[in-house]
Formats: sequence, structure tokens, C-alpha cells
Amino acid sequence: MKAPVRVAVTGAAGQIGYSLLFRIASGEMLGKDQPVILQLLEVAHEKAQQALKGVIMELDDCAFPLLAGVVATDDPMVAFKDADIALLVGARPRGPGMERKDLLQENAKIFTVQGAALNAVASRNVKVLVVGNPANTNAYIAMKSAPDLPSKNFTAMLRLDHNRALSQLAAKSGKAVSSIDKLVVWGNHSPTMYPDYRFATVGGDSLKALINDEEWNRTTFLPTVGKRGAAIIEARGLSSAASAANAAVDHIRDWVLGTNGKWVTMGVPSDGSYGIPEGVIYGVPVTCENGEYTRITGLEIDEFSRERMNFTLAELEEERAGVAHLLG
Ligand SMILES: NC(=O)c1ccc[n+]([C@@H]2O[C@H](COP(=O)([O-])OP(=O)(O)OC[C@H]3O[C@@H](n4cnc5c(N)ncnc54)[C@H](O)[C@@H]3O)[C@@H](O)[C@H]2O)c1
Ligand SMILES: O=C(O)C[C@H](O)C(=O)O
Repeated sequence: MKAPVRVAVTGAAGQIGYSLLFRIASGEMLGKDQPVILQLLEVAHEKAQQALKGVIMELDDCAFPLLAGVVATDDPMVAFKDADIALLVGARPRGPGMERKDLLQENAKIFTVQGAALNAVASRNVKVLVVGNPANTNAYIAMKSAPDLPSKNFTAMLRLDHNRALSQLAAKSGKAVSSIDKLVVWGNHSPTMYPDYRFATVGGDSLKALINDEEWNRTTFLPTVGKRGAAIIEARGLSSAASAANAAVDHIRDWVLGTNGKWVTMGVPSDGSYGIPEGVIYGVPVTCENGEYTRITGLEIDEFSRERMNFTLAELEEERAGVAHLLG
């Protein structure tokens, strides 16, 4: 029997939490032979703590063989103690008519506190995934608030965008989702992101050549993927939850267990490649092996792509400037 892995989840009584925790506890994220201890953080409000109790009762009622323990707390120092993995989901979600920018100030404060707590008590190898929006900038804030942890440990979730793009491309081409590789979603998890299938392959052949429809790319594909979050909010009256939890499971599973050479998109601190200033948390293509991600380097950036990549970068830089006062 393997030693349990400590997985901290914030916002555990929220919508995404409700889809996420059961999949982690059933072994879908870290493997069917990997016991886990869930360390769940919620705000100190009575209603949230009560809801969290209910979720834990349901976890108990599943009798998951891999669930080796559950900690419930309103203190980040308890939730992140020795955490091997931290899923930072807790934040206020966007409602109808709101842009992610509206959430910036409100949610930024949460991530200075949580970054500092991770810095103080988490495992030095903790893998952090920020889901709460604006995810890239929140990840940047947490990273900057945790100077003793390697910055490469901080990532933001672009996987939902990646999966959304995959699904649109599969539908357009008539090919199976699983047959498509080498897709990239550059930049910010926001409508400015740039889903780029110029390098994508299907069974080794060029997907771009197969689709051969640049008009569709520019007028249908890019806006559909970019505005999918808003479309879900419009349809459900609530932001995406099950698909977001699914993407979080995919992101961590691939980071920990590897991608077997397949490209996935992760928001990671830039190393300066592709003209993205160092430190900016930006969606890039990576492969994962032995618990580490490696960027795909040397991709050719054409003029249209450069424009789109700069556009999403400009938004990230604006967000970063908007929270600079919180970072001292
Ligand atoms: N990156 C992505 O692809 C993606 C996709 C979907 C949603 N999101 C974002 O994920 C976040 C959560 O969405 P949701 O639908 O679960 O929201 P929700 O409101 O249902 O749940 C959020 C939970 O977080 C808790 N919370 C708030 N502040 C906290 C704090 N400081 N510490 C611990 N818990 C805290 C709240 O009490 C609430 O229970 C939102 O910011 C949403 O915009 C991101
Ligand atoms: O768009 C949102 O606010 C929610 C989430 O980020 C999404 O992409 O579904």
C-alpha cells in the first residue's frame, strides 16, 4: 500500500468542489492504487462550514477505499499543512454580465493569504493548481506570496479551454477527441486566450490541413472557445462546474502521472520563451513526465498568432499591474 498523498482543496463546499472531491477520493486523479487525505478549506461563515460538513458526510457515505482521511477547516495553515497537491478553487465566481476583471480585486486578496500559508506549511514539492478566477493572475499572486517555494510549482488552469477546443475540433473534423494531439491554448484563461491548432495532428496528419477552413477558425472556432465560459453561465445561470472539476482532475493527473508524450496546455510561469516576459503565468503547450512539466519549444509563431498572443499577454500585464499594490 502506498503512503497517502495530501490533497488540499479550497472552496470545498462550492459547486466545483462538489464535482471534484468525489473524483479525487475515487482515485481518478492520482490513480486507483493511491490513497489520499483530503484537506478541505472553506470560509468561516456558518453556512459554508455547514455545507462542508454535508459534503464530508457524503464522502463518508461513499466508503471510498482510497480515502485515508478528511480534514475540514477555515484556516489555510491547517488546510495546506504538508500538502503535496493544492487545488485553489475557492473564490467568488463570475455571474451573468460580469467580466473576469470584475473579480480581480475581490479575489486577489485571497491568494496573497493562501500563497503565504503554502509558503509556510506546504510540502516543498507541492503542486499548486489555481482554478479560482482570474486564474492566471491569482496563480501569479500566490507564487509571488510564496518566495520559498519553487515558482514552477504554481500553475493556472487552462485545461478547460484546451478540452473545449479539442471537443470543437473533433466535432468539426469528424475525428475522435482522443486522436487529436499537439493542440495549444496560449495565454490567459479568459476570452482573450488563443486556441491554436496550427500544429495539431490527427493520426499523425495535419488537422489544420484536414479542416482547411480559416474562415471557420477565425469567425467560429476562436470565439466559441473564448466565450464558452460566458455561454455556460448564460445557459445554466451558474458558471461551469463539472467540466471545470474534470479539467482540474486532468491537469493534476497528467502533471503527476505523465502525458506519454502528448501535449497538454498548462498555465505556467514563463521562462521568457515565445516573447512572453519571465514570470507571467501564461498558457503554453507542455508534456509531463516523472512529475515535471516541460515546455514545447521552438514552435513557429506567425503574424496572426503573434498578434493574438500579444493581445492575451497585454490583458495579463494589465491584471498584474492592477494587483501590484498587494504584492508589496
Ligand atoms: N479556471 C477555470 O477554467 C474555471 C472554470 C470554472 C470556474 N472557475 C472559477 O472557480 C471558482 C469557483 O467556482 P465555483 O463555481 O465552485 O464557485 P462557488 O461559489 O460555488 O464556490 C466557491 C466556494 O469557495 C469558497 N471560498 C470563497 N473564498 C474562500 C477562501 N478565501 N477560502 C476558502 N474558500 C473560499 C466559497 O465559500 C464557496 O463555497 C470561481 O472563481 C470560478 O470563476 C474557473
Ligand atoms: O467563465 C467563467 O467565469 C467561468 C469559468 O472560468 C469558465 O471558463 O467556465
